[in-house]
Amino acid sequence: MYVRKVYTLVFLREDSRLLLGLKKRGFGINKWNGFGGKLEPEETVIDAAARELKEECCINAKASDLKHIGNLEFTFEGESTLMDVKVFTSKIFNGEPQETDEMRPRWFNIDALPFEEMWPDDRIWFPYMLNSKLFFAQFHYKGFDSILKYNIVELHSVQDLYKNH
Ligand SMILES: Nc1ncnc2c1[nH]c(=O)n2[C@H]1C[C@H](O)[C@@H](COP(=O)(O)OP(=O)(O)OP(=O)(O)O)O1
Repeated sequence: MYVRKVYTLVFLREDSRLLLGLKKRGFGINKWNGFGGKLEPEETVIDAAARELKEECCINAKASDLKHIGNLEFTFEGESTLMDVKVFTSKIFNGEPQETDEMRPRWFNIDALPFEEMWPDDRIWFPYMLNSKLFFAQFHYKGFDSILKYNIVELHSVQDLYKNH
């Protein structure tokens, strides 16, 4: 039995570019990723997604402009935590990305994403996100670098994102 912890993860898209941030501290340090984190008490997932985006790179996006595109579940050999990551994308936002204590933002062309410096699972599910396909994926890791097994499926409606568990 796993203890589920919910996280948010937001990616902003502008034409053929994707905004990533280099994590400067904590879990995932020195990896490029989207912007997100844990929920605060009583906070909804969508509000947490907008808040983390603002806190980590100073961009404002309305919760209603964030599109829920996928769910990721991460488990780790020998550990009881299940990380339940809700992935959002948006093309509608305000402001210029700015470096914060947590993240150094940078726009990347989607044909030149820095996968060598990202989580290993990203190569597997990014194609779904970049092609606007809804998805559900599960990854079982040994440590933080080695994927022992995974499963990924395309979903066909937003409602399916809420049927996984
Ligand atoms: N394997 C993998 N692939 C893609 N994205 C992620 C992972 N593991 C992850 O944790 N993530 C994402 C999920 C979250 O968006 C962040 C991790 O959040 P974290 O920085 O721990 O949460 P915060 O609430 O911001 O943390 P503190 O502010 O308390 O440091 O990475």
